[in-house]
Amino acid sequence: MITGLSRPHCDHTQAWQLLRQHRDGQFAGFDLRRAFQHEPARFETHSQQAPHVFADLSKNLVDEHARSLLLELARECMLERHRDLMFAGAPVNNTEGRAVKHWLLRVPRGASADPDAAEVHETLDAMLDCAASVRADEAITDVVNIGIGGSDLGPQMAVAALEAFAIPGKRFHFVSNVDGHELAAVLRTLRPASTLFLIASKTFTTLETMTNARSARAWFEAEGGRDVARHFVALTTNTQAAAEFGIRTTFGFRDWVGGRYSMWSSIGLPIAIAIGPENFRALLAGAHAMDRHFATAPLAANLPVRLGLLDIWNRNFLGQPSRSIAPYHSALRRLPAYLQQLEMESNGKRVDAQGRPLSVQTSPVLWGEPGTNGQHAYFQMLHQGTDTVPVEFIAVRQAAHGLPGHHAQLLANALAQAQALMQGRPDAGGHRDFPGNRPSSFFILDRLDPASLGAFIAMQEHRVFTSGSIWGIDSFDQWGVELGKVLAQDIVPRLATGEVQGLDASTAGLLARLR
Ligand SMILES: O=P(O)(O)OC[C@H]1O[C@](O)(CO)[C@@H](O)[C@@H]1O
Repeated sequence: MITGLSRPHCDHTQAWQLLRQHRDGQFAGFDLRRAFQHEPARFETHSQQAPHVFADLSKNLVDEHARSLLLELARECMLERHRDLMFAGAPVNNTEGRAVKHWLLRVPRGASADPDAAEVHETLDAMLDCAASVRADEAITDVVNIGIGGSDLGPQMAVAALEAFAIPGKRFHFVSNVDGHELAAVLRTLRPASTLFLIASKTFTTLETMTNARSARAWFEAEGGRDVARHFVALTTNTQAAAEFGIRTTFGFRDWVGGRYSMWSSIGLPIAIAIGPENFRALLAGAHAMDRHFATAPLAANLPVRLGLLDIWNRNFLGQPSRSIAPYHSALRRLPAYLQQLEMESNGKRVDAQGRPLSVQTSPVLWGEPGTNGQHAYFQMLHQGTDTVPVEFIAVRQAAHGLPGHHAQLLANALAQAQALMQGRPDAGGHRDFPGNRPSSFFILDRLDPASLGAFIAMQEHRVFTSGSIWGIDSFDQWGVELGKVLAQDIVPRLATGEVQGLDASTAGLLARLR
């Protein structure tokens, strides 16, 4: 039950049964090559233009009938009602009793009656003023973001993606791991007087971040740094803990922003410093345009909905365990890691929102690397391996560089890989045989700019909402990360003392070798 909304388990619906029957009946033996021959308008019917993003889904192993049954499934599972509850500020994150309002961070000033809208804009203005003054401060050459998970992956992904818009003369570093090698390597390149540390943590309690923040402050003071208050800024919901740490400048946000949905909040400060206030607002505007599309477009022409339903089909009816992300743009190098957290932390659940076991499979494994690099590493498996893995190609029409020849090669490779996966190539010799009929989706952005990146990421968020909603899970909690954290705290003192009592034989044996 979500705030009075009682929804059926997806596999108890009539649409689910019909989808099964269809898969085992008329759909069995589906072949993409034949589908294109028989459906002259397949490209048009299976593609969708949404704000800033064009998606061709026609090379997926899906037919019109499955598509209409999936839409029926969405209706039976009350997807629209659930979506509307999120946009109405209802506590759809029911296991934590929280609203889910990252979309509010992108609503233009004056366009929302939500009670938190005014505060959102106050914080945004203050955060962007700070970004502007750091940009203008030539003494600051290095910005170090210390955060992990959602307090790292979004800003890191976006700063890389928008490197063509980044202010010259400043370097951006992202330190996330508690592994001191990472922080030490960054600190070696810095001077306290020219460094700004951003301590990014929704909770301001995360072990990795607090350990790194304390070490950064100790280094700052030991190296003769003066004025911690000027060189450390906190981005957090826990303003009290930030003050106790000795930080005077804090940009807050509310607990209705999930960590993996937080790059639009003050957690986005490194992005705003890199690309400037105006571009940051364009990022928000692009995401807002996608929010409106998701909130208002009919299900059949709603890109995040179409993607989420295709994910259900691939996972639950075709049994595909993973999805490969292939951004054909080196600036999108952190996108696979970002999407991993978004999808797998949101939908990697085995019980429904009420804690009852699910009898369907949920989040696929996401993985990938920028093209064309992946082609020379694991694409062999995609073309000729035993598993079917849907690949998501992301191509950008206009390059941000002027080197002749490169971009045409890049785009040609993206198109050719999708083509090769689908077409295959028969060969009597066996080893050279490409079976083809392998699925892919193809996304096109006109330019990799703040607005299109914002729209593309918001599309991914809402797609995850869609599949999570059909599965009936709470996509906004992450209880699965807790146990390991607790056990690590039990092990830390044992590494010093060697005490192994109460440990299993494997952990005890490994601990003895690691001391
Ligand atoms: O921003 P925080 O509170 O430091 O949390 C960092 C990350 O840790 C997690 O809670 C998982 O451990 C993520 O959900 C979150 O993005």
